[in-house]
Amino acid sequence: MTRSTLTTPPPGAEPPKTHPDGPSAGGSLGSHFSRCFGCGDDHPTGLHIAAVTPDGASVEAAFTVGESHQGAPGLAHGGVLASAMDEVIGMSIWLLRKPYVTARLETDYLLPVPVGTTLHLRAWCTGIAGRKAYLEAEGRVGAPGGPVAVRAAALFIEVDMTHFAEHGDLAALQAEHQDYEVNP
Ligand SMILES: CCCCCCCCCCCCCC(=O)SCCNC(=O)CCNC(=O)[C@H](O)C(C)(C)COP(=O)(O)OP(=O)(O)OC[C@H]1O[C@@H](n2cnc3c(N)ncnc32)[C@H](O)[C@@H]1OP(=O)(O)O
Repeated sequence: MTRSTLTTPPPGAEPPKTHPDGPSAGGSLGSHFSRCFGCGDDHPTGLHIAAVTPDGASVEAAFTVGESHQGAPGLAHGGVLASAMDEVIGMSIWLLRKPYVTARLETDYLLPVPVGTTLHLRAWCTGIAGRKAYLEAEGRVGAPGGPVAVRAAALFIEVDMTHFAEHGDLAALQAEHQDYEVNP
């Protein structure tokens, strides 16, 4: 991975501490919002990514590139592939059960990805330093051990729930996250 210093854990970064309420090894993560472009069941042209965690710390998912995900004819759009990386990375940090947002996402495109390809995605955290989480992801063609087509490194920043309430759709947030107390 060609990653910058901004997405490389600094000396002293700690390994992530998974939350007891997160899924245990082998469990599925579910969608965080039904209309999310990355994971929402109700998004008509979204990626519909459904992830599992093999070990309680990283996530795995499969995403099949569809007609609505094209850039060049017959090939996946690079922004869509970056979205898939962002989504699985977002899912992997959600294992900590703390809200984080993407601050920086670096993506390497190694192979063209034709429509109809199933990408096997994996994401994991490489370190936590204060509010900063350092994460990586990869997408492999055809099988979990297939050739790597796309790689990403990211910096996510921890926010509190008021971030979503103040900047987003509070009613939609409350409808799907009744377990969170939001005081905008
Ligand atoms: C829905 C409810 C719950 C579910 C949640 C599940 C989510 C799943 C979602 C799945 C979808 C996937 C997820 C999505 O798609 S999330 C959607 C895309 N992301 C966003 O919309 C985020 C927009 N940005 C912001 O809101 C603010 O800029 C944030 C909150 C990130 C920071 O503003 P804030 O005012 O809070 O903090 P700060 O500015 O003091 O910065 C703090 C530190 O961070 C460093 N820094 C900041 N930016 C960068 C940068 N770009 N590169 C390098 N470093 C950066 C900064 O230098 C400082 O470092 P230091 O000086 O302390 O050393």
